[in-house]
Amino acid sequence: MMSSDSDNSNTSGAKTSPVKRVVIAGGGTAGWMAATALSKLLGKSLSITLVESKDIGIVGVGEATIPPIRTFHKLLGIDEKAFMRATNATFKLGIEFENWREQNHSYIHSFGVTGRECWAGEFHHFWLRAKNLGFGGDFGDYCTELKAAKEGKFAYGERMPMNFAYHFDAVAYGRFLKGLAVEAGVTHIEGDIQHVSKCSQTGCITSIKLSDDKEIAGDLFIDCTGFKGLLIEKALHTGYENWSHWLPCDSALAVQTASTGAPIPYTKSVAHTAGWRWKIPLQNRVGNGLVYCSNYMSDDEAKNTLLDAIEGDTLNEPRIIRFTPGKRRLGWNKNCVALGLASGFIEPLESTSIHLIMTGIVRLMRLFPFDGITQSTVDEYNNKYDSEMAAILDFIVMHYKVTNREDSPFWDHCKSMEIPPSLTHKINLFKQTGRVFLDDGDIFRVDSWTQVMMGQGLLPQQYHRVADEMSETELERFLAGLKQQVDNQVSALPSHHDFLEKYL
Ligand SMILES: Cc1cc2nc3c(=O)[nH]c(=O)nc-3n(C[C@H](O)[C@H](O)[C@H](O)COP(=O)(O)OP(=O)(O)OC[C@H]3O[C@@H](n4cnc5c(N)ncnc54)[C@H](O)[C@@H]3O)c2cc1C
Repeated sequence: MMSSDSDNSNTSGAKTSPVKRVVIAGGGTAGWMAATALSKLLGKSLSITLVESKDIGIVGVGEATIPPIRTFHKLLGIDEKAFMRATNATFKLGIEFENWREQNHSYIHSFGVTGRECWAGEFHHFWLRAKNLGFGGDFGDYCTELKAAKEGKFAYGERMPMNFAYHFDAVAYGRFLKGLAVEAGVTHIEGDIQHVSKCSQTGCITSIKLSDDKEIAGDLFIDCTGFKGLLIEKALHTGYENWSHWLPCDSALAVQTASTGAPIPYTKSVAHTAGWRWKIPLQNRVGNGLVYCSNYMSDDEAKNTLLDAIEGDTLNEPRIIRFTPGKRRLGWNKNCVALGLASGFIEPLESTSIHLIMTGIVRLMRLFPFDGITQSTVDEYNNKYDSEMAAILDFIVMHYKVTNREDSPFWDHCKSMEIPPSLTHKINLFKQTGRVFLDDGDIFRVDSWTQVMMGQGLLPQQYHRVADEMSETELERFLAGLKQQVDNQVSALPSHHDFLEKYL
Protein backbone atom coordinates (compact mmCIF):
# COMPACT_ATOMS: atom_id res chain seq x y z
CA MET A 1 0.00 0.00 0.00
CA MET A 2 1.08 3.56 -0.63
CA SER A 3 1.90 5.67 2.36
CA SER A 4 2.03 9.41 2.68
CA ASP A 5 3.32 11.14 5.73
CA SER A 6 3.80 14.76 4.94
CA ASP A 7 2.25 18.06 3.93
CA ASN A 8 1.45 19.46 0.51
CA SER A 9 3.68 22.51 0.51
CA ASN A 10 6.32 23.08 -2.12
CA THR A 11 10.07 23.02 -1.56
CA SER A 12 11.35 25.77 0.70
CA GLY A 13 13.68 28.44 -0.68
CA ALA A 14 16.68 26.32 0.27
CA LYS A 15 18.54 24.18 -2.17
CA THR A 16 18.36 20.41 -1.86
CA SER A 17 21.54 18.36 -2.04
CA PRO A 18 23.06 17.86 -5.53
CA VAL A 19 21.08 15.69 -7.91
CA LYS A 20 23.02 12.67 -9.08
CA ARG A 21 20.50 9.80 -8.84
CA VAL A 22 17.35 10.04 -10.96
CA VAL A 23 14.59 7.49 -10.42
CA ILE A 24 11.89 7.18 -13.09
CA ALA A 25 8.73 5.44 -11.88
CA GLY A 26 6.78 3.90 -14.79
CA GLY A 27 7.72 2.43 -18.14
CA GLY A 28 5.04 3.71 -20.50
CA THR A 29 5.70 6.21 -23.28
CA ALA A 30 6.50 8.93 -20.73
CA GLY A 31 8.91 6.81 -18.70
CA TRP A 32 10.90 5.56 -21.66
CA MET A 33 10.98 8.94 -23.40
CA ALA A 34 12.38 10.48 -20.22
CA ALA A 35 14.86 7.65 -19.69
CA THR A 36 16.12 7.84 -23.27
CA ALA A 37 16.52 11.60 -23.30
CA LEU A 38 18.20 11.87 -19.90
CA SER A 39 20.56 8.97 -20.50
CA LYS A 40 21.56 10.08 -23.98
CA LEU A 41 21.94 13.75 -23.21
CA LEU A 42 22.87 14.00 -19.52
CA GLY A 43 23.88 10.42 -18.81
CA LYS A 44 27.53 11.16 -18.05
CA SER A 45 26.56 13.16 -14.97
CA LEU A 46 23.66 11.06 -13.72
CA SER A 47 22.78 7.58 -12.58
CA ILE A 48 19.33 6.79 -13.97
CA THR A 49 17.03 3.96 -12.86
CA LEU A 50 13.63 3.14 -14.36
CA VAL A 51 11.18 0.99 -12.42
CA GLU A 52 8.15 -0.50 -14.12
CA SER A 53 5.58 -3.06 -13.16
CA LYS A 54 5.36 -6.25 -15.19
CA ASP A 55 1.72 -6.66 -14.22
CA ILE A 56 0.33 -3.14 -14.55
CA GLY A 57 0.05 -2.44 -18.24
CA ILE A 58 0.62 0.83 -20.04
CA VAL A 59 -2.30 2.87 -21.39
CA GLY A 60 -0.92 2.07 -24.85
CA VAL A 61 -3.21 4.24 -26.99
CA GLY A 62 -1.05 7.30 -27.70
CA GLU A 63 -0.47 6.65 -31.38
CA ALA A 64 -0.74 10.03 -33.14
CA THR A 65 1.82 12.79 -32.78
CA ILE A 66 2.54 16.35 -33.93
CA PRO A 67 5.61 17.55 -35.89
CA PRO A 68 7.96 18.65 -33.05
CA ILE A 69 8.49 14.96 -32.24
CA ARG A 70 10.88 14.93 -35.19
CA THR A 71 13.08 17.53 -33.48
CA PHE A 72 13.03 15.44 -30.31
CA HIS A 73 14.09 12.36 -32.27
CA LYS A 74 16.91 14.34 -33.92
CA LEU A 75 18.08 15.50 -30.52
CA LEU A 76 18.29 11.87 -29.41
CA GLY A 77 19.99 10.77 -32.61
CA ILE A 78 17.13 8.42 -33.49
CA ASP A 79 17.35 6.90 -36.93
CA GLU A 80 14.00 7.63 -38.57
CA LYS A 81 13.84 4.48 -40.66
CA ALA A 82 14.77 2.22 -37.75
CA PHE A 83 12.13 3.91 -35.59
CA MET A 84 9.44 3.66 -38.29
CA ARG A 85 10.19 -0.01 -38.99
CA ALA A 86 10.19 -0.90 -35.29
CA THR A 87 6.88 0.84 -34.60
CA ASN A 88 4.98 0.21 -37.86
CA ALA A 89 4.81 3.97 -38.22
CA THR A 90 3.14 5.95 -40.97
CA PHE A 91 3.43 9.63 -41.86
CA LYS A 92 0.85 12.09 -40.57
CA LEU A 93 0.12 15.37 -42.37
CA GLY A 94 -2.73 16.53 -40.15
CA ILE A 95 -6.17 15.61 -38.87
CA GLU A 96 -9.42 15.46 -40.80
CA PHE A 97 -12.38 16.68 -38.73
CA GLU A 98 -15.58 15.15 -40.04
CA ASN A 99 -19.04 16.15 -38.79
CA TRP A 100 -17.55 18.65 -36.34
CA ARG A 101 -18.91 21.89 -37.82
CA GLU A 102 -22.10 20.10 -38.83
CA GLN A 103 -23.12 16.68 -40.15
CA ASN A 104 -21.59 15.81 -43.55
CA HIS A 105 -19.01 18.58 -43.40
CA SER A 106 -15.30 17.98 -43.13
CA TYR A 107 -12.12 20.00 -43.04
CA ILE A 108 -8.45 19.19 -42.50
CA HIS A 109 -6.23 20.78 -39.86
CA SER A 110 -2.94 20.24 -41.63
CA PHE A 111 0.58 20.75 -40.33
CA GLY A 112 1.55 22.79 -43.37
CA VAL A 113 1.77 26.51 -44.02
CA THR A 114 -1.24 27.87 -45.91
CA GLY A 115 -0.35 30.45 -48.58
CA ARG A 116 2.21 33.13 -47.90
CA GLU A 117 1.97 35.84 -45.24
CA CYS A 118 3.24 39.41 -45.25
CA TRP A 119 4.55 41.51 -42.34
CA ALA A 120 1.19 42.95 -41.32
CA GLY A 121 -1.27 40.25 -42.02
CA GLU A 122 -1.34 36.51 -42.42
CA PHE A 123 -2.43 34.84 -45.61
CA HIS A 124 -6.03 34.34 -44.48
CA HIS A 125 -6.65 38.11 -44.73
CA PHE A 126 -5.82 37.99 -48.44
CA TRP A 127 -7.97 34.93 -48.91
CA LEU A 128 -10.88 36.54 -47.00
CA ARG A 129 -10.73 39.59 -49.24
CA ALA A 130 -10.79 37.35 -52.30
CA LYS A 131 -13.85 35.52 -50.91
CA ASN A 132 -15.55 38.91 -50.47
CA LEU A 133 -14.82 39.60 -54.11
CA GLY A 134 -16.18 36.20 -55.17
CA PHE A 135 -13.04 34.17 -55.92
CA GLY A 136 -10.26 32.37 -54.04
CA GLY A 137 -11.56 28.78 -53.83
CA ASP A 138 -11.03 26.82 -50.61
CA PHE A 139 -8.58 27.96 -47.94
CA GLY A 140 -6.98 24.51 -48.12
CA ASP A 141 -6.15 24.98 -51.83
CA TYR A 142 -3.06 26.90 -50.73
CA CYS A 143 -1.44 24.28 -48.54
CA THR A 144 0.68 21.47 -49.95
CA GLU A 145 0.38 19.24 -46.87
CA LEU A 146 -3.39 19.58 -46.82
CA LYS A 147 -3.83 18.81 -50.50
CA ALA A 148 -1.37 15.90 -50.30
CA ALA A 149 -3.32 14.48 -47.33
CA LYS A 150 -6.60 14.73 -49.23
CA GLU A 151 -5.08 12.87 -52.17
CA GLY A 152 -3.35 10.24 -50.02
CA LYS A 153 0.09 11.35 -51.21
CA PHE A 154 3.37 11.87 -49.43
CA ALA A 155 7.10 12.41 -49.97
CA TYR A 156 9.76 14.48 -48.38
CA GLY A 157 13.39 15.23 -48.93
CA GLU A 158 15.72 18.12 -49.59
CA ARG A 159 13.80 19.28 -52.61
CA MET A 160 10.40 18.50 -51.09
CA PRO A 161 10.05 20.04 -47.64
CA MET A 162 6.99 18.78 -45.76
CA ASN A 163 5.83 19.41 -42.24
CA PHE A 164 4.70 16.10 -40.83
CA ALA A 165 4.49 13.88 -37.77
CA TYR A 166 3.91 10.13 -37.29
CA HIS A 167 1.34 7.58 -36.30
CA PHE A 168 2.97 4.69 -34.46
CA ASP A 169 2.30 1.64 -32.31
CA ALA A 170 2.61 2.96 -28.74
CA VAL A 171 3.67 -0.38 -27.23
CA ALA A 172 6.34 -0.86 -29.89
CA TYR A 173 7.52 2.73 -29.40
CA GLY A 174 8.10 2.06 -25.69
CA ARG A 175 10.04 -1.10 -26.58
CA PHE A 176 12.14 0.77 -29.13
CA LEU A 177 13.03 3.55 -26.68
CA LYS A 178 13.75 1.02 -23.94
CA GLY A 179 16.45 -0.52 -26.14
CA LEU A 180 18.08 2.88 -26.64
CA ALA A 181 17.83 3.86 -22.97
CA VAL A 182 19.26 0.61 -21.63
CA GLU A 183 22.08 0.80 -24.18
CA ALA A 184 22.79 4.35 -22.96
CA GLY A 185 23.17 3.09 -19.39
CA VAL A 186 19.72 3.22 -17.77
CA THR A 187 19.23 0.60 -15.05
CA HIS A 188 15.93 -1.15 -15.68
CA ILE A 189 14.14 -2.75 -12.74
CA GLU A 190 10.89 -4.66 -12.88
CA GLY A 191 8.76 -4.50 -9.77
CA ASP A 192 5.66 -3.05 -8.16
CA ILE A 193 6.10 0.14 -6.20
CA GLN A 194 4.46 -0.42 -2.81
CA HIS A 195 5.71 2.39 -0.66
CA VAL A 196 7.11 5.89 -1.09
CA SER A 197 9.33 7.22 1.71
CA LYS A 198 9.74 10.90 2.37
CA CYS A 199 12.01 13.08 4.44
CA SER A 200 10.17 14.09 7.60
CA GLN A 201 11.67 17.60 7.45
CA THR A 202 11.37 18.60 3.79
CA GLY A 203 8.64 16.25 2.62
CA CYS A 204 10.86 15.35 -0.38
CA ILE A 205 10.79 11.76 -1.61
CA THR A 206 13.81 9.79 -0.47
CA SER A 207 13.14 6.32 -1.89
CA ILE A 208 10.58 3.94 -3.34
CA LYS A 209 10.13 0.41 -2.07
CA LEU A 210 9.07 -2.47 -4.31
CA SER A 211 6.94 -5.49 -3.38
CA ASP A 212 10.08 -7.64 -3.00
CA ASP A 213 11.30 -5.10 -0.40
CA LYS A 214 13.97 -3.73 -2.70
CA GLU A 215 14.46 -0.06 -1.92
CA ILE A 216 15.54 2.46 -4.58
CA ALA A 217 16.84 5.77 -3.31
CA GLY A 218 17.12 8.89 -5.42
CA ASP A 219 17.66 12.64 -5.45
CA LEU A 220 15.09 13.42 -8.14
CA PHE A 221 12.02 11.30 -8.93
CA ILE A 222 10.14 11.40 -12.21
CA ASP A 223 6.58 10.18 -11.85
CA CYS A 224 5.50 8.43 -15.06
CA THR A 225 3.03 6.06 -13.40
CA GLY A 226 0.06 7.18 -15.50
CA PHE A 227 -3.29 8.55 -14.34
CA LYS A 228 -2.83 7.46 -10.73
CA GLY A 229 0.26 9.63 -10.18
CA LEU A 230 1.72 7.33 -7.55
CA LEU A 231 4.41 9.78 -6.45
CA ILE A 232 3.15 13.23 -7.41
CA GLU A 233 -0.37 12.65 -6.06
CA LYS A 234 -0.63 9.58 -3.86
CA ALA A 235 2.57 10.42 -1.98
CA LEU A 236 2.87 14.21 -2.33
CA HIS A 237 -0.85 15.17 -2.52
CA THR A 238 -0.11 17.79 -5.14
CA GLY A 239 -3.74 18.29 -6.18
CA TYR A 240 -5.49 18.14 -9.55
CA GLU A 241 -7.32 20.88 -11.44
CA ASN A 242 -10.40 19.23 -12.86
CA TRP A 243 -11.31 20.78 -16.23
CA SER A 244 -14.40 18.72 -16.98
CA HIS A 245 -16.59 21.86 -16.96
CA TRP A 246 -14.68 22.90 -20.09
CA LEU A 247 -13.94 19.49 -21.60
CA PRO A 248 -17.05 17.31 -21.60
CA CYS A 249 -15.56 13.92 -22.57
CA ASP A 250 -14.39 11.57 -19.82
CA SER A 251 -14.28 8.09 -21.38
CA ALA A 252 -12.73 6.30 -24.32
CA LEU A 253 -13.04 2.90 -25.93
CA ALA A 254 -10.09 1.69 -27.96
CA VAL A 255 -9.92 -1.20 -30.42
CA GLN A 256 -7.51 -2.27 -33.13
CA THR A 257 -8.62 -3.50 -36.55
CA ALA A 258 -6.99 -5.11 -39.54
CA SER A 259 -6.16 -2.69 -42.37
CA THR A 260 -8.65 -2.65 -45.20
CA GLY A 261 -6.58 -0.57 -47.60
CA ALA A 262 -3.45 1.54 -47.92
CA PRO A 263 -2.83 3.76 -44.85
CA ILE A 264 -3.96 7.35 -45.25
CA PRO A 265 -1.38 10.02 -44.26
CA TYR A 266 -3.59 11.71 -41.67
CA THR A 267 -5.64 11.00 -38.55
CA LYS A 268 -9.40 10.94 -38.86
CA SER A 269 -11.57 12.46 -36.13
CA VAL A 270 -15.28 11.94 -36.69
CA ALA A 271 -17.69 13.70 -34.34
CA HIS A 272 -20.72 11.72 -33.13
CA THR A 273 -23.71 12.57 -30.94
CA ALA A 274 -21.73 12.52 -27.67
CA GLY A 275 -18.06 13.01 -28.59
CA TRP A 276 -15.85 11.79 -31.42
CA ARG A 277 -14.14 8.77 -32.94
CA TRP A 278 -10.52 8.41 -34.04
CA LYS A 279 -8.95 6.36 -36.79
CA ILE A 280 -5.17 6.08 -36.84
CA PRO A 281 -3.66 4.08 -39.71
CA LEU A 282 -0.43 2.16 -39.10
CA GLN A 283 1.52 0.07 -41.61
CA ASN A 284 0.11 -3.21 -40.29
CA ARG A 285 -3.21 -2.30 -38.62
CA VAL A 286 -5.53 0.55 -37.68
CA GLY A 287 -6.03 2.06 -34.23
CA ASN A 288 -9.62 3.09 -33.53
CA GLY A 289 -11.28 4.68 -30.57
CA LEU A 290 -14.39 6.40 -29.40
CA VAL A 291 -14.13 9.35 -27.03
CA TYR A 292 -17.40 10.16 -25.28
CA CYS A 293 -19.08 11.88 -22.39
CA SER A 294 -20.52 9.32 -19.98
CA ASN A 295 -23.35 11.72 -19.03
CA TYR A 296 -24.69 11.53 -22.58
CA MET A 297 -23.68 8.05 -23.77
CA SER A 298 -23.62 4.72 -21.95
CA ASP A 299 -20.69 2.33 -22.33
CA ASP A 300 -22.91 -0.08 -24.29
CA GLU A 301 -24.01 2.64 -26.68
CA ALA A 302 -20.39 3.70 -27.08
CA LYS A 303 -19.33 0.15 -27.88
CA ASN A 304 -22.07 -0.26 -30.47
CA THR A 305 -21.32 3.13 -32.02
CA LEU A 306 -17.64 2.24 -32.33
CA LEU A 307 -18.14 -1.29 -33.64
CA ASP A 308 -20.75 -0.09 -36.18
CA ALA A 309 -18.40 2.55 -37.53
CA ILE A 310 -15.08 0.72 -37.86
CA GLU A 311 -13.94 -1.13 -40.96
CA GLY A 312 -11.92 -4.33 -40.90
CA ASP A 313 -11.87 -7.26 -38.47
CA THR A 314 -11.27 -6.36 -34.85
CA LEU A 315 -7.94 -7.63 -33.49
CA ASN A 316 -8.74 -7.26 -29.78
CA GLU A 317 -11.64 -6.60 -27.41
CA PRO A 318 -12.65 -2.93 -27.07
CA ARG A 319 -11.14 -1.53 -23.88
CA ILE A 320 -12.66 1.26 -21.76
CA ILE A 321 -10.39 4.00 -20.44
CA ARG A 322 -11.77 6.57 -17.99
CA PHE A 323 -10.12 9.92 -17.54
CA THR A 324 -10.63 13.23 -15.81
CA PRO A 325 -9.54 16.06 -18.10
CA GLY A 326 -7.28 18.48 -16.28
CA LYS A 327 -3.82 19.00 -14.94
CA ARG A 328 -1.81 18.43 -11.82
CA ARG A 329 -1.72 21.63 -9.75
CA LEU A 330 2.08 21.50 -9.99
CA GLY A 331 3.99 19.62 -12.65
CA TRP A 332 7.05 19.72 -10.40
CA ASN A 333 6.50 19.39 -6.65
CA LYS A 334 9.40 19.15 -4.19
CA ASN A 335 11.86 16.67 -5.79
CA CYS A 336 9.29 15.05 -8.04
CA VAL A 337 8.49 15.93 -11.67
CA ALA A 338 5.38 14.38 -13.21
CA LEU A 339 5.41 13.53 -16.90
CA GLY A 340 2.75 12.01 -19.17
CA LEU A 341 -0.62 11.08 -17.77
CA ALA A 342 0.68 11.52 -14.20
CA SER A 343 0.96 15.25 -14.96
CA GLY A 344 -2.52 15.60 -16.44
CA PHE A 345 -4.55 14.86 -19.52
CA ILE A 346 -6.41 17.37 -21.64
CA GLU A 347 -7.90 14.81 -24.05
CA PRO A 348 -6.53 13.26 -27.23
CA LEU A 349 -8.29 15.38 -29.88
CA GLU A 350 -5.18 17.16 -31.21
CA SER A 351 -2.58 14.53 -30.24
CA THR A 352 -0.89 16.79 -27.69
CA SER A 353 -0.03 14.38 -24.85
CA ILE A 354 3.15 12.86 -26.22
CA HIS A 355 4.19 16.35 -27.24
CA LEU A 356 3.71 17.52 -23.65
CA ILE A 357 5.90 14.66 -22.41
CA MET A 358 8.58 15.88 -24.76
CA THR A 359 8.33 19.55 -23.75
CA GLY A 360 8.35 18.52 -20.08
CA ILE A 361 11.54 16.51 -20.61
CA VAL A 362 13.26 19.30 -22.55
CA ARG A 363 12.26 21.87 -19.93
CA LEU A 364 13.54 19.60 -17.15
CA MET A 365 16.85 19.09 -18.96
CA ARG A 366 17.30 22.84 -19.54
CA LEU A 367 16.61 23.54 -15.87
CA PHE A 368 18.31 20.39 -14.61
CA PRO A 369 19.20 20.95 -10.91
CA PHE A 370 22.65 19.32 -10.86
CA ASP A 371 23.66 21.37 -7.83
CA GLY A 372 20.38 20.99 -5.96
CA ILE A 373 16.74 21.93 -6.47
CA THR A 374 15.86 25.57 -5.85
CA GLN A 375 12.35 27.00 -5.58
CA SER A 376 13.07 29.34 -8.50
CA THR A 377 13.82 26.32 -10.72
CA VAL A 378 10.60 24.62 -9.65
CA ASP A 379 8.59 27.82 -10.20
CA GLU A 380 10.06 28.37 -13.64
CA TYR A 381 9.19 24.82 -14.67
CA ASN A 382 5.64 25.15 -13.34
CA ASN A 383 5.01 28.57 -14.91
CA LYS A 384 5.93 27.22 -18.33
CA TYR A 385 3.91 24.06 -17.73
CA ASP A 386 0.86 26.15 -16.77
CA SER A 387 1.00 28.41 -19.81
CA GLU A 388 1.51 25.48 -22.17
CA MET A 389 -1.46 23.62 -20.71
CA ALA A 390 -3.65 26.74 -20.76
CA ALA A 391 -2.94 27.40 -24.45
CA ILE A 392 -3.69 23.79 -25.41
CA LEU A 393 -6.85 23.84 -23.32
CA ASP A 394 -8.15 26.85 -25.27
CA PHE A 395 -7.38 25.20 -28.59
CA ILE A 396 -9.14 21.95 -27.72
CA VAL A 397 -12.20 23.55 -26.10
CA MET A 398 -12.63 25.68 -29.23
CA HIS A 399 -13.44 22.53 -31.27
CA TYR A 400 -16.42 21.77 -29.03
CA LYS A 401 -17.65 25.33 -28.59
CA VAL A 402 -17.44 26.68 -32.14
CA THR A 403 -19.85 24.44 -34.04
CA ASN A 404 -23.27 24.56 -35.62
CA ARG A 405 -24.22 21.14 -34.22
CA GLU A 406 -27.43 21.17 -32.21
CA ASP A 407 -28.57 17.63 -32.91
CA SER A 408 -28.08 16.05 -29.47
CA PRO A 409 -28.13 16.98 -25.77
CA PHE A 410 -24.31 16.67 -25.79
CA TRP A 411 -23.88 19.33 -28.48
CA ASP A 412 -26.52 21.51 -26.79
CA HIS A 413 -24.41 21.25 -23.66
CA CYS A 414 -21.28 22.27 -25.58
CA LYS A 415 -23.06 25.30 -27.00
CA SER A 416 -24.05 26.57 -23.56
CA MET A 417 -21.03 25.46 -21.50
CA GLU A 418 -18.68 28.05 -20.07
CA ILE A 419 -15.27 28.41 -21.68
CA PRO A 420 -12.00 29.90 -20.38
CA PRO A 421 -12.06 33.72 -20.63
CA SER A 422 -8.86 33.59 -22.68
CA LEU A 423 -10.68 31.54 -25.32
CA THR A 424 -13.68 33.90 -25.33
CA HIS A 425 -11.22 36.68 -26.14
CA LYS A 426 -9.55 34.69 -28.93
CA ILE A 427 -12.90 33.82 -30.52
CA ASN A 428 -14.15 37.42 -30.32
CA LEU A 429 -10.91 38.83 -31.68
CA PHE A 430 -10.99 36.48 -34.65
CA LYS A 431 -14.71 36.97 -35.30
CA GLN A 432 -14.57 40.74 -35.11
CA THR A 433 -11.16 41.46 -36.68
CA GLY A 434 -9.74 38.28 -38.25
CA ARG A 435 -6.67 38.60 -36.01
CA VAL A 436 -4.93 35.77 -34.14
CA PHE A 437 -2.16 36.43 -31.64
CA LEU A 438 -0.46 33.51 -30.00
CA ASP A 439 -0.07 33.13 -26.24
CA ASP A 440 3.24 32.33 -24.60
CA GLY A 441 3.40 28.58 -24.54
CA ASP A 442 1.06 28.12 -27.50
CA ILE A 443 2.30 25.11 -29.44
CA PHE A 444 -0.15 25.74 -32.28
CA ARG A 445 0.71 28.30 -34.91
CA VAL A 446 -1.61 30.96 -36.36
CA ASP A 447 -2.15 28.57 -39.28
CA SER A 448 -3.61 25.98 -36.92
CA TRP A 449 -5.93 28.44 -35.22
CA THR A 450 -7.25 29.83 -38.51
CA GLN A 451 -7.73 26.41 -40.08
CA VAL A 452 -9.68 25.13 -37.09
CA MET A 453 -11.69 28.30 -36.38
CA MET A 454 -12.75 28.63 -40.01
CA GLY A 455 -13.16 24.87 -40.34
CA GLN A 456 -15.52 24.89 -37.38
CA GLY A 457 -17.51 27.65 -39.08
CA LEU A 458 -16.20 30.85 -37.50
CA LEU A 459 -15.59 33.30 -40.34
CA PRO A 460 -14.24 36.76 -39.45
CA GLN A 461 -16.42 39.79 -40.14
CA GLN A 462 -13.34 41.73 -41.30
CA TYR A 463 -9.91 41.21 -42.77
CA HIS A 464 -6.75 43.25 -42.27
CA ARG A 465 -6.82 46.16 -44.71
CA VAL A 466 -3.27 45.38 -45.77
CA ALA A 467 -4.96 42.98 -48.19
CA ASP A 468 -6.49 46.03 -49.96
CA GLU A 469 -3.02 47.20 -50.87
CA MET A 470 -3.19 44.77 -53.79
CA SER A 471 -5.44 45.51 -56.71
CA GLU A 472 -8.11 42.93 -57.44
CA THR A 473 -6.15 41.71 -60.47
CA GLU A 474 -2.93 41.45 -58.47
CA LEU A 475 -4.74 39.51 -55.75
CA GLU A 476 -6.26 37.14 -58.28
CA ARG A 477 -2.86 36.56 -59.87
CA PHE A 478 -1.17 36.14 -56.47
CA LEU A 479 -3.66 33.48 -55.33
CA ALA A 480 -3.67 31.69 -58.69
CA GLY A 481 0.15 31.52 -58.58
CA LEU A 482 0.17 30.04 -55.09
CA LYS A 483 -2.53 27.52 -55.93
CA GLN A 484 -0.65 26.47 -59.07
CA GLN A 485 2.50 25.93 -57.04
CA VAL A 486 0.62 23.68 -54.59
CA ASP A 487 -1.05 21.77 -57.45
CA ASN A 488 2.29 21.22 -59.17
CA GLN A 489 3.98 20.01 -55.98
CA VAL A 490 1.19 17.61 -55.08
CA SER A 491 0.80 16.19 -58.57
CA ALA A 492 4.48 15.19 -58.51
CA LEU A 493 4.12 13.25 -55.24
CA PRO A 494 3.85 9.46 -55.00
CA SER A 495 1.10 7.87 -52.95
CA HIS A 496 1.79 7.63 -49.21
CA HIS A 497 1.78 3.85 -49.53
CA ASP A 498 4.33 3.82 -52.38
CA PHE A 499 6.58 6.24 -50.55
CA LEU A 500 6.49 4.11 -47.39
CA GLU A 501 7.30 0.95 -49.36
CA LYS A 502 10.32 2.54 -51.00
CA TYR A 503 11.50 4.55 -48.02
CA LEU A 504 11.48 1.74 -45.50
C1 LIG B 1 -7.97 7.44 -25.02
C2 LIG B 1 -6.61 8.04 -25.14
C3 LIG B 1 -6.10 8.30 -26.39
C4 LIG B 1 -4.83 8.90 -26.50
N1 LIG B 1 -4.33 9.22 -27.74
C5 LIG B 1 -3.18 9.92 -27.83
C6 LIG B 1 -2.66 10.31 -29.08
O1 LIG B 1 -3.18 9.98 -30.14
N2 LIG B 1 -1.53 11.04 -29.09
C7 LIG B 1 -0.88 11.41 -27.95
O2 LIG B 1 0.11 12.14 -28.02
N3 LIG B 1 -1.31 10.96 -26.76
C8 LIG B 1 -2.44 10.25 -26.67
N4 LIG B 1 -2.88 9.84 -25.45
C9 LIG B 1 -2.03 10.04 -24.28
C10 LIG B 1 -0.93 9.00 -24.28
O3 LIG B 1 -1.49 7.72 -24.31
C11 LIG B 1 -0.05 9.15 -23.05
O4 LIG B 1 0.38 10.46 -22.93
C12 LIG B 1 1.17 8.27 -23.15
O5 LIG B 1 0.84 6.98 -23.49
C13 LIG B 1 1.95 8.29 -21.87
O6 LIG B 1 1.41 7.45 -20.91
P1 LIG B 1 2.21 7.31 -19.57
O7 LIG B 1 3.54 6.76 -19.87
O8 LIG B 1 2.15 8.60 -18.85
O9 LIG B 1 1.33 6.29 -18.72
P2 LIG B 1 1.09 4.72 -18.89
O10 LIG B 1 1.15 4.29 -20.29
O11 LIG B 1 -0.17 4.45 -18.14
O12 LIG B 1 2.29 4.03 -18.13
C14 LIG B 1 2.32 3.94 -16.74
C15 LIG B 1 3.50 3.09 -16.30
O13 LIG B 1 3.58 3.12 -14.90
C16 LIG B 1 3.77 1.80 -14.42
N5 LIG B 1 3.22 1.67 -13.07
C17 LIG B 1 1.99 2.03 -12.65
N6 LIG B 1 1.85 1.70 -11.33
C18 LIG B 1 3.02 1.13 -10.94
C19 LIG B 1 3.49 0.57 -9.73
N7 LIG B 1 2.73 0.50 -8.62
N8 LIG B 1 4.73 0.06 -9.71
C20 LIG B 1 5.53 0.08 -10.80
N9 LIG B 1 5.13 0.62 -11.98
C21 LIG B 1 3.88 1.13 -12.05
C22 LIG B 1 3.06 0.90 -15.43
O14 LIG B 1 3.55 -0.41 -15.38
C23 LIG B 1 3.43 1.63 -16.72
O15 LIG B 1 4.68 1.18 -17.14
C24 LIG B 1 -4.10 9.20 -25.34
C25 LIG B 1 -4.61 8.86 -24.08
C26 LIG B 1 -5.85 8.29 -23.98
C27 LIG B 1 -6.38 7.95 -22.62
